[in-house]
Amino acid sequence: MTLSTSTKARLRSELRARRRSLGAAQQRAASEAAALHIQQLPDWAGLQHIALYLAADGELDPSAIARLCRNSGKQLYLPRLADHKSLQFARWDAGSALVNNRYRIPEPDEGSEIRAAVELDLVLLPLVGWDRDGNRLGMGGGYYDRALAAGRPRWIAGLAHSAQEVARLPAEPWDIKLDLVVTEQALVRCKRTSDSCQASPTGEGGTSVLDDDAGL
Ligand SMILES: Nc1nc2c(c(=O)[nH]1)N(C=O)[C@@H](CNc1ccc(C(=O)N[C@@H](CCC(=O)O)C(=O)O)cc1)CN2
Ligand SMILES: Nc1ncnc2c1ncn2[C@@H]1O[C@H](COP(=O)(O)OP(=O)(O)OP(=O)(O)O)[C@@H](O)[C@H]1O
Repeated sequence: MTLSTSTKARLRSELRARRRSLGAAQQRAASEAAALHIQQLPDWAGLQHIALYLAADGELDPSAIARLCRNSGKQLYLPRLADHKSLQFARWDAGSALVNNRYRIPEPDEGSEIRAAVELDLVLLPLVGWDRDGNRLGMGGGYYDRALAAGRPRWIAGLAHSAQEVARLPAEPWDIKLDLVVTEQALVRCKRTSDSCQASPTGEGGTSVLDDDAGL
């Protein structure tokens, strides 16, 4: 299935408006709740190198996850815009110097240590929209798709409000599928239809990661 460019743009704009409409208290609560849910990953304690992002535009704020990670000695990385509309994952220590990129999102400055996606244990992506088959809608630049095309980290997880879920997103050939989505409500294990997992006939998708022992 494919969506026309204008249909995709409309969907993106509607979902962005939806996440921007959430209030500050709701955003804070969502951030804390997501930090609880992410610890349900069965190998959470062993995940050491984790990329996340600095929230903008109503995105689910990973700052409670960042705090949790720092408190348990995990190493954090932020996306940094790279050539050819790709991203690098740059080390983010407490107190690292950050500079605004062209979208006015702060990122680690030049000279910060870079780690390839395959060397990361978990990449948390900001989502505009998501479905339970692991399809995602991003900001439309293809940045994460390019950055993750060279090799997958152990886990690719979307972070998004439950209000950003859509029944079914089209899978484009270049799209990188999500293993998981973490929302304020749950940790959802995605059914990766193109990777041999079957979509459920009812169209209902993911299960709680704790209910699913396959591949974990
Ligand atoms: N928090 C966060 N950091 C991120 C991303 C993201 O989606 N969220 N990215 C994920 O790729 C990368 C940056 N990509 C982005 C792509 C488009 C826009 C954006 O706001 N576009 C505006 C136009 C802004 C302009 O041109 O000045 C828009 O579409 O309205 C922002 C970031 C890296 N860092
Ligand atoms: N691996 C890739 N190599 C070259 N071009 C790519 C690649 N991945 C995506 N693109 C291009 O990027 C453009 C944007 O893709 P798409 O609309 O799927 O963005 P998105 O997934 O919403 O954004 P993002 O990945 O930044 O969150 C498309 O025109 C697509 O052709």
